[in-house]
Amino acid sequence: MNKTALQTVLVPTAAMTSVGATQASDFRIVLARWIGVARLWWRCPTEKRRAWLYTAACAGLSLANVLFLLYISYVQNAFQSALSEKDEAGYFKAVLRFLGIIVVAAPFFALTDYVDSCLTVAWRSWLTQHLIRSYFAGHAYFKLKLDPAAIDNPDQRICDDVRAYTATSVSLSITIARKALTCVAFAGLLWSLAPRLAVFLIFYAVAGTWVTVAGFGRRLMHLIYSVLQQEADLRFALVHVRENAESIAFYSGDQREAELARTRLARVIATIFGKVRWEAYLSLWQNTYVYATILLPSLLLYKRYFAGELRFGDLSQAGFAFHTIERALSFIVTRLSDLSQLAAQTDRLDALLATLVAQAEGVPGGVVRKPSTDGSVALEKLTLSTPHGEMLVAKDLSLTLAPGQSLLIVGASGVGKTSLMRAVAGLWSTGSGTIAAPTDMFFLPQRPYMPLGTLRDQLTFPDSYATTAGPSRAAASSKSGAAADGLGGGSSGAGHRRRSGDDGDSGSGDEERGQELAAGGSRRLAILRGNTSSYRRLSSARGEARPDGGARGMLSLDSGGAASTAQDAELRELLETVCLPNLLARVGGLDADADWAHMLSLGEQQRISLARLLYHKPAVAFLDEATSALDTATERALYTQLQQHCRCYISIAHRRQLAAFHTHVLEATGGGAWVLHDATAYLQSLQD
Ligand SMILES: Nc1ncnc2c1ncn2[C@@H]1O[C@H](COP(=O)(O)OP(=O)(O)OP(=O)(O)O)[C@@H](O)[C@H]1O
Repeated sequence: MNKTALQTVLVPTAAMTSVGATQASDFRIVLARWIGVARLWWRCPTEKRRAWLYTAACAGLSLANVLFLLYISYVQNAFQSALSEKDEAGYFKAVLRFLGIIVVAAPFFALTDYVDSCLTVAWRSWLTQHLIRSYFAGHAYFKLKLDPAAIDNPDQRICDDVRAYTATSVSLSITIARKALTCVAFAGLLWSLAPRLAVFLIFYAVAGTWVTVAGFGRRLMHLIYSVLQQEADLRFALVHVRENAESIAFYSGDQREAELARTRLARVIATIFGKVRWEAYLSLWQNTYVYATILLPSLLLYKRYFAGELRFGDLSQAGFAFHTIERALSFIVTRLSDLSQLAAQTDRLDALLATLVAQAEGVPGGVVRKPSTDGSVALEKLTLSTPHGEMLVAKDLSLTLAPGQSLLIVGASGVGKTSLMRAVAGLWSTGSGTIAAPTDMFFLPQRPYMPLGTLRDQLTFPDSYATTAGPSRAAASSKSGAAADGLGGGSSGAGHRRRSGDDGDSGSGDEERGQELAAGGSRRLAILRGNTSSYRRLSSARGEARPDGGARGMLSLDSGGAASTAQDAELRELLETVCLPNLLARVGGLDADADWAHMLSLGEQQRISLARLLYHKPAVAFLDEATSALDTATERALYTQLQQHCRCYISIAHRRQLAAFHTHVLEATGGGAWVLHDATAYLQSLQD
């Protein structure tokens, strides 16, 4: 998705000027924000027809609902009047009409609920996908982390807040619409029976609403906001432990991590207790308000009834109309908790959208990146700082690396070697100058990344799911891709290179992959092979059930006819190239599925990453301490392969002897200064 398009669909509201978690304290602002977030779906070119169709269906059914209710009140009047007047024929006539209502009403109400639910699910699906696209567009997920104060727990906002926001919005909107129609429908009836009662009711509802909003509204909204934030913080602490389980266990950090989780839990509970206390006060007020109205109709009408001006049925129908309108007008009084919840969720989603817009706009006047036409990497007068300008990484640095050349970046720890790579990748842009580089680049970051999936996925990442395996996967992916297209269109354009050359729509590829992974992998048949017994024991010891019938951990999977594909042969060969000849046999095949980040040693993960690089054959490769965990012999073997397969590469390393595998060396001397050496001369100087 290009930047302008992203901005067009993302900007939720004109009122949205502040970025970050503000406390929604003004109902007008909250309403403007709610409309801003909601209208994204109703204005989306590919979705608006569906959105409006659902809306029209819900509105039509709501209107029919109210007319039903009005009709029922007349039947009830006839029913009760017949009873009080001992009119047997009238009584049975009313009973028959009631039975008729039941026959029509049951399917009608079921249909109403069904359409309401469909609207909720369709809206949630689109909004979640829209946020996911924006979250992955232009590495926004990474940039959000650069300023943790800007937005907390975006994942919770995308999953939980969207779910609750759409469900509560639909339910409250439909309720408000029905209540408004009810007011109109019953106002004439009540006015014709008891005008004084109608006037009194309006004053009563206005006063009750004012007391509720002024006394409870802001405080509850603030408490609900805090609960959402603190619950997300607690969940994040536990996820963090899961992600770093081994390190914590080595440190025996159990106690400290448990304390942190307990502290966060205590904070959530304290806030929840505060919320519960205020909800109890609110409930006390609501009950007083509601019960006070029970006697009112009869108190105001009893004289006319005893004077014979009204029949018993009229009295009861006036009471019914009074209570129906009173419930409609007291909507804010009785649903304040839901409204406060919705306000807090609206605020969180609005802030996330605003931050994503800010990310898409980028920082004006930063480092300029442009594609190079001749395959070279050229830095021109590059001045680079850390994102908030605390440290100068490079000052007026200029250099050109042509195809066929290679560069080793060396320097003290923390001097800014990785930062330079971040700038070339477009992750950092604080500063000035120009970076020209081919679009076909591949980066191996310092910490190897092992995606969720099979061994094949590790080797082909970030290829789309459909291109990495046999026909069943491709079919499933194209199905889910079609579903995704139907739900929103567009793509994030995250920009990862694809070996198959389909990098024009990487966003939808991510969607396909996400949906396919979510489908639980039922497409594959798990056959445990004999040589994977240790992993099998591990899996069964964990005893975690998987949706595809297997167990989490190491699995060997039969890939059917795909076993003999050219890709399989290539991947097997690559594993040998990176000195992992036994891995396939050990894990049980390319389609073995495991928690690779925890199952493989750091050196093995680095070798897998190198195989990934060789598989993609990029024009330029960047390796950030990509062989730091390997022994010298393996490192040298891998660099020899790199020299043969990659025309241009840039490495960062602390082992200066690696200069032997490069044509040039760039040395950081501190304070933003860099010195360029010829590699042979540099090696010579090391020996002197
Ligand atoms: N997101 C960030 N915000 C602010 N400063 C950062 C950020 N990331 C890194 N830094 C700082 O920028 C400096 C350069 O970091 P960088 O990762 O480039 O160092 P390096 O030379 O690669 O170090 P090492 O050899 O230890 O990997 C460090 O002082 C680091 O603390």
